[in-house]
Amino acid sequence: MSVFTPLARPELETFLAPYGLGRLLDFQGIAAGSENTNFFISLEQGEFVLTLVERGPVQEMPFFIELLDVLHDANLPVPYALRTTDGVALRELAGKPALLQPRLAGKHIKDANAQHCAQVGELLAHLHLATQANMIKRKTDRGLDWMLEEGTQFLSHLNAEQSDLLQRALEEITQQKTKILALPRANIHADLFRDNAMFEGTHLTGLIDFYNACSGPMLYDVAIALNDWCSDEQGQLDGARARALLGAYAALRPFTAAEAELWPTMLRVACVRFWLSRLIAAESFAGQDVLIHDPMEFQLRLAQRQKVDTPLPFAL
Ligand SMILES: Nc1ncnc2c1ncn2[C@@H]1O[C@H](COP(=O)(O)OP(=O)(O)O)[C@@H](O)[C@H]1O
Ligand SMILES: N[C@@H](CCOP(=O)(O)O)C(=O)O
Repeated sequence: MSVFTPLARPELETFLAPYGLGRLLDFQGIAAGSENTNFFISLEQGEFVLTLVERGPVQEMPFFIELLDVLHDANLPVPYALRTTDGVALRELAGKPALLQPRLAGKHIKDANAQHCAQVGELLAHLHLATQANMIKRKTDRGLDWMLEEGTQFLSHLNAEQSDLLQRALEEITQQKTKILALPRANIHADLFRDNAMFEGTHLTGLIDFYNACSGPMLYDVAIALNDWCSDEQGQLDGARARALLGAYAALRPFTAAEAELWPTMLRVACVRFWLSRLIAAESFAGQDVLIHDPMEFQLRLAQRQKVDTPLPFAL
């Protein structure tokens, strides 16, 4: 399980007191998640999630706090950093940056249908529209240059079939990089997988885990989401789910001609991003008690995306 930093009740009580939310009733480490330590926290005044930031861009916490405030103010269903009675959002616990957020209702779904996908498309468009005009700049640490650098290094760790597939994708990224970076931008979630959305039945109750969020091409966010929400076991896109997600998104933010042209490329780029991060995690955390996602899933998806039969809904 991924509780990297266990906590004892007395230190938690001391940490939670300045929020003025009543006594600590219960707390529980959350096994899901692979980056940070999370706890469900029951206080007299409600249910919360405590996050201790373990890895990644710790110095950029103010960006995440500001972005979630913007999205919360736009009435989007996202967690956000609660303030202590003195107005402090970012705190420290056990030597780690720590945030307390409201706990969103619902649970993750494994088997998505077209109705789930339509809601994901709709919420993703709202997220982009809420930030497009006043985007908060943050360069991702897993962008195209990272893919080219890490991917090139990883080629020698792969078998012939895998390295051909990756090599071809890296060449495409090199060729299309300028065009990709010129696509319309906003703040993007950049990790909208099924395990980062909460549902009650078919109602989407919220998005979590914004620690990959950045400024970037909106189409990249759509491709990341679609690759997870609309793929079958063999990595193939399910047409009905894909059309539902894309149609709901485009109804709020129509795609541009440049986005339609780069769509198949973007689906492949989004596969490379997660294939590589999973390969790296599998090597770095081998044998440790950390949740590791299967890299093969993205190898299959990338292989299937060599041909894309679901075009972007785009009207001239
Ligand atoms: N605000 C929240 N409301 C409800 N559940 C949450 C919230 N934040 C995290 N969780 C739960 O904690 C789990 C791990 O959180 P996540 O942010 O995905 O961790 P990680 O950054 O380590 O991948 C989620 O799968 C979800 O069940
Ligand atoms: N959703 C991702 C995990 C998060 O990506 P990371 O780069 O922050 O580790 C996946 O399923 O691989």
